[in-house]
Amino acid sequence: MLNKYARAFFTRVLTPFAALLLRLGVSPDAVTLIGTAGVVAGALVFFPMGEFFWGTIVITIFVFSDLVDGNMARQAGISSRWGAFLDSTLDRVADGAIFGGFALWYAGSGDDNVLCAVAIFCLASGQVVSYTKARGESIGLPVAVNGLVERAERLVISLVAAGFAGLHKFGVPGIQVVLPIALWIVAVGSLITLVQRVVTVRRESAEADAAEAAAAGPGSGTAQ
Ligand SMILES: CCCCCCCC/C=C\CCCCCCCC(=O)OC[C@H](COP(=O)(O)O[C@@H]1[C@H](O)[C@H](OP(=O)(O)O)[C@@H](O)[C@H](O)[C@H]1O)OC(=O)CCCCCCC/C=C\CCCCCCCC
Ligand SMILES: Nc1ccn([C@@H]2O[C@H](COP(=O)(O)O)[C@@H](O)[C@H]2O)c(=O)n1
Ligand SMILES: [Mg+2]
Ligand SMILES: [Mg+2]
Repeated sequence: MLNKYARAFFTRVLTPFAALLLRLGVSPDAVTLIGTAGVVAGALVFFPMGEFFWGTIVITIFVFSDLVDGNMARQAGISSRWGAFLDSTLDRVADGAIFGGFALWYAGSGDDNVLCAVAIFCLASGQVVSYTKARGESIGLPVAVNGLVERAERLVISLVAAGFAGLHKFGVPGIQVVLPIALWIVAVGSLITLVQRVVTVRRESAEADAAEAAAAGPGSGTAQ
């Protein structure tokens, strides 16, 4: 949903910044790499210490690089398969650090095994949700579904909640409860999204196999 509706807005806002970086000689790959390094550092330095406000600020500054790198590549006319691969692969690294950071907090001073497990579930299910699309597309299917909770939703829900939860350290009482709520929402939403994508891939692969069998003629069996 955010990918569909918010992307156009952020593209407009970030285009002048992306153009400036290009004029300064910065490459899209450098933005992808530095952005990921910033997200990973923000998540793994601050979140395990329970510094959710500052962690979220650092991550938010760097996570928008994911919208800038592609924008730069398109403006410069240098979008590439390598860039697409690097972008998607490092997205997985950034997501792993964010939800890993939450898990480390709950495994340590946050002292809550259930929430640690929920954070690990968010991490794993998010990776699998992305994998379903990548693998489905790699076997020639359109995977014409995004599902309820895509990456942008996973990040916005959990980071907005982490930012607010961090206000606890500034004296706002009870606010830290928003983070567990957000993690549960992301976990359940990711599970629903996973089911939506698997069902779509199953239907699309059955249709593609049937079409291939029909084209090959009677008695030819199903293609693998
Ligand atoms: C006083 C309280 C303080 C609180 C501080 C809060 C500060 C702000 C908190 C949060 C901000 C979060 C911003 C998160 C922005 C995320 C942007 C982003 O990276 O989006 C990436 C996304 C996908 O890009 P790609 O096409 O490169 O990635 C593909 C995708 O990952 C696929 O994954 P899948 O969906 O399948 O799982 C992969 O399959 C594919 O491989 C991969 O290529 O980009 C978008 O979706 C574009 C839309 C971005 C929309 C961003 C919306 C930001 C909205 C609000 C931010 C501000 C909130 C402020 C709240 C303040 C509260 C006081
Ligand atoms: N280093 C990069 C990063 C991205 N690209 C291209 O942009 C597409 C992703 O666009 P986003 O707006 O989601 O960042 C990606 O598929 C590549 O085509 C690139 O070339 N180099
Ligand atoms: Mg990107
Ligand atoms: Mg990306």
